[in-house]
Amino acid sequence: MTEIIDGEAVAADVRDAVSEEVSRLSDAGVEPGLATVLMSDDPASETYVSMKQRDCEEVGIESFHVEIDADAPAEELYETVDDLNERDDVHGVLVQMPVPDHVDKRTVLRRIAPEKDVDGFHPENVGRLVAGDARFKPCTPHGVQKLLDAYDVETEGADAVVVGRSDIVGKPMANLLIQKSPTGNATTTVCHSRTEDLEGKLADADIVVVAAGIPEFVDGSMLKPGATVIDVGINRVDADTEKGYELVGDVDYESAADVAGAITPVPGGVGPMTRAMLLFNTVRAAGIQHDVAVDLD
Ligand SMILES: NC(=O)C1=CN([C@@H]2O[C@H](COP(=O)(O)OP(=O)(O)OC[C@H]3O[C@@H](n4cnc5c(N)ncnc54)[C@H](OP(=O)(O)O)[C@@H]3O)[C@@H](O)[C@H]2O)C=CC1
Ligand SMILES: Nc1nc(=O)c2c([nH]1)NC[C@@H]1CN(c3ccc(C(=O)N[C@@H](CCC(=O)O)C(=O)O)cc3)C=[N+]21
Repeated sequence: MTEIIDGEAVAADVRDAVSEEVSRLSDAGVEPGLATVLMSDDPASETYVSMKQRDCEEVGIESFHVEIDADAPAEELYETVDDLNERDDVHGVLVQMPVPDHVDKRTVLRRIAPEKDVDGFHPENVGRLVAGDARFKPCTPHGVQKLLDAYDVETEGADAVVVGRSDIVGKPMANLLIQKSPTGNATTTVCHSRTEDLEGKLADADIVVVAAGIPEFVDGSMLKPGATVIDVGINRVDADTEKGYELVGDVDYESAADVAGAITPVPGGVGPMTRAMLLFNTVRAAGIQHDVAVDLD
């Protein structure tokens, strides 16, 4: 029987743990706060940001939101980040990606104070992750790691394939999988658009994480029977639904579920975990900034 990995359920557990730590911080006089910044008219980005605000409310994190016109000068975004870095009531700063083309993404990521960088995208935090001394693990890979742990998927000694090498998913995912720790220790192959023999790599993989941004890119015929399949992809494809689209992953769910040992659905798989780990990082950030111990790992 294929196990369906329930991201909503695991995310709810993470939120419960976060809520408890929010109360403890509050007892110590600290009210954790997260600021989201949106510089985009993209409807998907708007949806994600409003979901993040709702999540904050649920666990008792104060949320602040700044919206910047997509055609405003880049300086406006940089200065907004500077202001949020200065505020004592803001412990985490997240600039929703992608930013418009006239904004330099690297400048944005470097401008966020590393101790408020709850996405974990600042070079200092990337460096710490790679060095095995992570402060903020990037939310999506961290969420995947939690899912694997919650479902007792053995990473130690496993052959893992990550499809995609983006800075926000593929690269940090591979880094976590190779880490010398019980939740790592996988032998990890990272595939991308120049990979010659993706099928050959996938055929041997015990754990497959797909983050390619291509709807239903990986199907069941490419998988090793019993493999654990983590579908990070979220694609809006036109469909005759109320919203005019439906969400599909980067994995062809039907055929993959026939072959896999365990699989994440879309929606309800990795997405809710990404949001839960953002709350987790925000509480950690508040703890670090106020020197209060936070019991989350
Ligand atoms: N569930 C969640 O919480 C999140 C979901 N997402 C979703 O995950 C997906 C990936 O996001 P992201 O990492 O930001 O995407 P990017 O577009 O930044 O990266 C896609 C990666 O896939 C690789 N790729 C593209 N085509 C192929 C191919 N034919 N074979 C192998 N690899 C290929 C690219 O290779 P190359 O580097 O050579 O171009 C690139 O490394 C998207 O669907 C996104 O919406 C993203 C973040 C969070
Ligand atoms: N600075 C930054 N940090 C990010 O973490 C970040 C980002 N920019 N830009 C875009 C990607 C994408 N991302 C998602 C988060 C949650 C869901 C999510 O909750 N998905 C729900 C469904 C959502 C829906 O209904 O549309 C699910 O899969 O069940 C999806 C995608 C975070 N990202």
